[in-house]
Amino acid sequence: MGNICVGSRTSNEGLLHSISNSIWWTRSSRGVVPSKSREVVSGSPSVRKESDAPPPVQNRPPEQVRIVKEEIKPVLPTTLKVKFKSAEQQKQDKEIKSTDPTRHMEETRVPESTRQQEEARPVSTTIRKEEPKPAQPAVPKKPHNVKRLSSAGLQAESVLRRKTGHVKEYYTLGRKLGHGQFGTTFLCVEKGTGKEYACKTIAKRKLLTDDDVEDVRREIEIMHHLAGNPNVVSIKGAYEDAVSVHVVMELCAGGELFDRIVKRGHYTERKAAQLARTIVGVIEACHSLGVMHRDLKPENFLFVNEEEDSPLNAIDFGLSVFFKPGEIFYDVVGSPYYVAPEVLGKRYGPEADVWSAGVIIYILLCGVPPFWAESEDDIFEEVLHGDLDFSSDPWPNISKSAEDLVRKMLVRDPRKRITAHEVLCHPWVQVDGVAPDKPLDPAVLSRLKQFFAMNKLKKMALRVIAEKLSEEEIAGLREMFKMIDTDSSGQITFEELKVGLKRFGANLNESEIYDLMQAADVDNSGTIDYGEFIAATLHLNKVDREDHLFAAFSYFDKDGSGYITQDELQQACDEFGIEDVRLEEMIREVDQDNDGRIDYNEFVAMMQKGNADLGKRFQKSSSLSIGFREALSVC
Ligand SMILES: Nc1ncnc2c1ncn2[C@@H]1O[C@H](COP(=O)(O)OP(=O)(O)OP(=O)(O)O)[C@@H](O)[C@H]1O
Ligand SMILES: [Ca+2]
Ligand SMILES: [Ca+2]
Ligand SMILES: [Ca+2]
Repeated sequence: MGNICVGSRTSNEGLLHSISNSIWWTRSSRGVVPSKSREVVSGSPSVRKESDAPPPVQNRPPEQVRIVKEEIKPVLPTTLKVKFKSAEQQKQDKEIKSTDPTRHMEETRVPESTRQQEEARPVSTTIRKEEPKPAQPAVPKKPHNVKRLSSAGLQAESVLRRKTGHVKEYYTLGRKLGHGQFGTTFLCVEKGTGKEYACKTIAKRKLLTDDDVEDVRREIEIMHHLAGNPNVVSIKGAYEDAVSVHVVMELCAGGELFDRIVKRGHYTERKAAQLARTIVGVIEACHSLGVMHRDLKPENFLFVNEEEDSPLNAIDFGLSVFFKPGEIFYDVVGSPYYVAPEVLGKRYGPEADVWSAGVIIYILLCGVPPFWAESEDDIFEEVLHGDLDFSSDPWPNISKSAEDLVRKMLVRDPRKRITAHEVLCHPWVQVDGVAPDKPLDPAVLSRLKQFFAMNKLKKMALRVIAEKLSEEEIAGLREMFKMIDTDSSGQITFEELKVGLKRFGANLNESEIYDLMQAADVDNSGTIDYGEFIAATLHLNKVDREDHLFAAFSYFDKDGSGYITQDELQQACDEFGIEDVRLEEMIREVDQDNDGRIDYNEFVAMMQKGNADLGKRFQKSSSLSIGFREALSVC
């Protein structure tokens, strides 16, 4: 992603040296650079070598060169992505014996994509996909078809594994907004509402391997899983036709964070702290949902609008993965300047995201990357062993507090690195000195708490809605279910829930866990089955969809009279295996006009009511068992 965003790609290699007030990226003199900056650049070393290499800021040209500001568009060296062989593949790769990660990267480097070849790249580029060896030798007669045959995306029955309508039935596609390695993003307008969205169209022929297909699937699943976070681009829907997959999402019309940094040179501390809060907030939220981003960089954050104080959204989850607490990852993915040292060491977990955010914050503050070099290998060397420069301009004018935070984020030992939550508590990042009181609950826990406080009708309705959701919408929750259901019995027992929540970092006593268990176990079977789990941990933004609400209402309103009556509710409770129901009470809670039955408006009001704050109530009550027993005893 982000490949098209950065103005002229005039340089064939090397990094852009100087542009605006304080972004001074070095670049080789091969590029078309206005003479003034070129003079300066030519004096700087073209390739930095290990310890004798000066940090990039020291290469900054003197004042007068700043006039190149308007003349050169920067080529921030951030468009490179690497993805290397998995540990298993590596083991099989007998000839590779080197323990030097950068060397391995070199060896596993794959050819550049066509587009990357078309465009001049700032440094040698490694792409995230391994080019598969063609399955069959090309048949010369019909090259067109041969290409198709070799693409896993086209071979796949269906990338989304479900039939969808055609995107053009629902949306009018407009101008191109940008493109990345796999996708081209278009403006699109929803036919029914006239609302604008962004549609990322991924050509299936570009999905060469099964892994590529799986990556697209997972990207969509993760977008659904993170839905509801205000700083994550929200997915509207996914469509598939014979040639492409289309992901319709919220339009972010304000451009990339990358471009704004470039335009300004660097941010003020105040503004940088605000952005840092958003970026690290996204990381904390991802981690609480069991997702590691793995490719955090300024091009992967888009502003929603052109305004100075526009909200900022994370967009590209193409390299993100689900992780279990404690799980170790071995595959090297990311973008060179932002990649954490332990990723290069092929042994890492979610802490790597905090490192990348540390790199972003460093850049926000001073305009240059902390680990800098002209070749990829040298960048990796810097990431692994380079010193941090906090002495060159503008660092002497940056607060010690900002420096302190960046240092703590760029600690090489991931175990000693500050966590996302600790970053949010750091005085430099806090709003008016106020820290968030406690780490974000693991999503499973906060959603269970929210579910706890719902009445049984709402719980049943959520179950009905859960069953209507597509596989990709609930894939993230399925992953979480699998993590907690350790013996894969399909049922979460009390013990499993206890251990699972603890692994996710929750600190609850037995009776609290018991309450959550009871709340989710709608049929009182003593365990939480998959359906119960999904209903209980569903993000409530899924509930807001009219079609879902109507389907759920219709489920209860068996005779289609427009009202849910006591009899009908009894029938639904029977179907859900819910016994000892106090039907009258259940209806009374929702029945605003006191006619003893529930109409559609009352039903919708119940579904939407308190979705935002029920969970908080649970958190605030010191003795939650008391405050919420009432809620539980509704039925
Ligand atoms: N929601 C959006 N609103 C506006 N523009 C967008 C949106 N999503 C993506 N874009 C534009 O499309 C470009 C490509 O998107 P994205 O990075 O997701 O594609 P990609 O093919 O996955 O890229 P990559 O090469 O990193 O894999 C972005 O750089 C951005 O300019
Ligand atoms: Ca159960
Ligand atoms: Ca009815
Ligand atoms: Ca009523």
